Amino acid sequence: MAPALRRALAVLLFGALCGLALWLRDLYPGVSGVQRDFLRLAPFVLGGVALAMALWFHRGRVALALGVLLAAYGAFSSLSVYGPAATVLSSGAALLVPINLALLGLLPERGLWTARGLIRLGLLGGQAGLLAWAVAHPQGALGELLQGPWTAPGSLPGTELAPASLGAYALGGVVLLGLWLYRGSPLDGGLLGALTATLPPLHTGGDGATTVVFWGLACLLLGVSLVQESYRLAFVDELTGLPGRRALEEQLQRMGPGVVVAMLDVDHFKKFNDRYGHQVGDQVLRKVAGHLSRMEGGGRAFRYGGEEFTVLFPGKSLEEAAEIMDRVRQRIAASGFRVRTPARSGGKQGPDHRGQGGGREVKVTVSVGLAGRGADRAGDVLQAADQLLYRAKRKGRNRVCR
Ligand SMILES: Nc1nc2c(ncn2[C@@H]2O[C@H](COP(=O)(O)OP(=O)(O)OP(=O)(O)O)[C@@H](O)[C@H]2O)c(=O)[nH]1
Repeated sequence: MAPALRRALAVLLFGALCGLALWLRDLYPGVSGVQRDFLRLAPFVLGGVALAMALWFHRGRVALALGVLLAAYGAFSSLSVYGPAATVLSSGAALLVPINLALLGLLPERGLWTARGLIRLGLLGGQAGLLAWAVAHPQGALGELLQGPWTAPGSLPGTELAPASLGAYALGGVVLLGLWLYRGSPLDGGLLGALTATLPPLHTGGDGATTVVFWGLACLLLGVSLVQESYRLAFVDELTGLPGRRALEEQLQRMGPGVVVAMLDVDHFKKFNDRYGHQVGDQVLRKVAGHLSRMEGGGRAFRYGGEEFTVLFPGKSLEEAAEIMDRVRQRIAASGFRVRTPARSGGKQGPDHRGQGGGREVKVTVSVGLAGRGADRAGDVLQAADQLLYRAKRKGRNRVCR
């Protein structure tokens, strides 16, 4: 699925879940007291399940984000009496939630039970401790600060959000939106969705129904993004962004032996790697993958492994697929590849030729084996295409053999 379409679907899903949340919020006043007590637990249950999943999948950032959400929900749902302590608690939580969610979006994944993960956990625990101290001493310096006109709710017309919290939400929203658009990771989308979902209860001043429903939605969104991320890790190749081998095998099972299959291999890739370094080799793979993902004629490209790619052509004849693949081959050979200078490519060069080739235009070519129809099993078509690929190599490379 194209990234733009995936993002559009995610926005639609988010809109539908917000609509559902509003509908549930309107039902809330009609439920009995016992049912309400039960519903108040829903965000803890949803967040707890998502937290267990995050720990199971070693997603430290999501685990910490869920910890932030659950602690903040605990704080907001415990606010029953108004007074200085309640103001300090809600002002502090309304500032810390957007700041921490944005920071967790920016930080690289390091797990939770690692030195860095534990440092992050410690810093969040420290924030919670500081806020608890300010709540216990609302007349202290921090308590007074959190009750000031910039931080306390109710100082802006039309909203219960304080100016500082509004600013933190705007900044956090821009950061997470930028990350989501740039990286396209479901976890960035989940953090952005969670941040957005926590806005309505803060804006309305946290009536019971809005608090329960939207904090529950925030936890749910992080849980869904975890499932999506796990799917992506299993099926999408990290380096090239193309679907990986597991996705190819599933597609082949579904399509059966009638499908035309192309196996493509970058020529002399080892020499290229040895000469310019592994990082430049990776750039070459990304470039070839870029050509394959923009391919006309309905060809679906996969990274088979290493420097090999597979393209499936459902519904195409061998002749049609051969024409398409030959055009792709020519485009790759004609486009050339500019080896970036060591500074731009990160400076990690091949062991024997450090720094060679900076800014130089080099030629990248590919060989292709193409087979289809006539085999008994889809796996046989793949094998036949692989043999034809080696024929293309033997015949001198930079060609399509079928
Ligand atoms: N940079 C980079 N190199 C990789 C990756 N996966 C495999 N390789 C390298 O790809 C090279 C494959 O080399 P060979 O299979 O010998 O083939 P070749 O040099 O492409 O030569 P021909 O196929 O005969 O044209 C090896 O050096 C691997 O280390 C990767 O993800 N990134």
